[in-house]
Amino acid sequence: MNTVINSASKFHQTALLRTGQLRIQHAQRPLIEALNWEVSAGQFWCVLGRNGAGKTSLLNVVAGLAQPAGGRIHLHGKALDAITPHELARVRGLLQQHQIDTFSSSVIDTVLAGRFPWRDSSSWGNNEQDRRVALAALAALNMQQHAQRDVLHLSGGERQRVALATLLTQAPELLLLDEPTSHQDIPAQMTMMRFLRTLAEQQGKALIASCHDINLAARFATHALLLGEGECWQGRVADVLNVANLERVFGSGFERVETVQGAVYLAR
Ligand SMILES: Nc1ncnc2c1ncn2[C@@H]1O[C@H](COP(=O)(O)OP(=O)(O)OP(=O)(O)O)[C@@H](O)[C@H]1O
Repeated sequence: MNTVINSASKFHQTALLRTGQLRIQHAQRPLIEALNWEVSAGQFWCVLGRNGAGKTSLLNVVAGLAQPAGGRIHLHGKALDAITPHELARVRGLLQQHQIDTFSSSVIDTVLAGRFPWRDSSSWGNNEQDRRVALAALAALNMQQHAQRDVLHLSGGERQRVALATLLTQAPELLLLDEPTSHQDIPAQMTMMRFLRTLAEQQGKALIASCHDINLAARFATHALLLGEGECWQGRVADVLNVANLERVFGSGFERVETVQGAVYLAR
């Protein structure tokens, strides 16, 4: 089943990302089948599903870093495989689940790497405008005071925020985020999700984040894609996240509790 309940964005009527009959599989095991999906500017999608459901695989395929088993992916109406890597880097960016650093680098130099798609010469990293963009990204994530530190010495949560600052510095229209809150403590998770929502609502970015926290998704995302076994549900969060769908996807009981912050879902 592939239930579509999309709402128009206030930013663009046409989809930034469109998939048609998208199929993803690994070693003959189908993960996603016949996914018809549209993501527009101003939308913040959370992708939810059990471990191994295919969330990371989907992000990698949409990013153009892995091949689908079938179907079509278009960005701004153009087939993904017809877009040059340079052009692609200006349209979409990926925050990976894990950051692996193998040598020392300052935080500011690491974040400046995000400017690479926008530079046309070997002066990369020396431009004052680039530094301003990188420092603003660090400030947005409350990391500006760490600009001169070595990335090898950061905590997991700090390193994840530096990676997001690098993505903000890259400034793509579509941000693909693989578990962006996985290393954040509870207050930092709230700050992060609120910030991501702001990117969609106020800057017109399109965001797709894989997420294990149903309640963070329910509270901050505008849309959800729920990946089940051979079926998925998609649409506005309020239409997709409900006890029946969650029980079907996760295979355990859920209770919906109304709070002043909205509905929360408790696993039983
Ligand atoms: N390169 C690969 N080769 C073979 N199988 C793979 C490969 N990458 C992922 N898989 C398998 O595909 C399935 C989906 O993996 P994926 O990482 O996309 O799931 P996920 O939903 O992101 O999981 P999690 O919630 O645990 O992060 C898993 O069973 C995984 O073992």
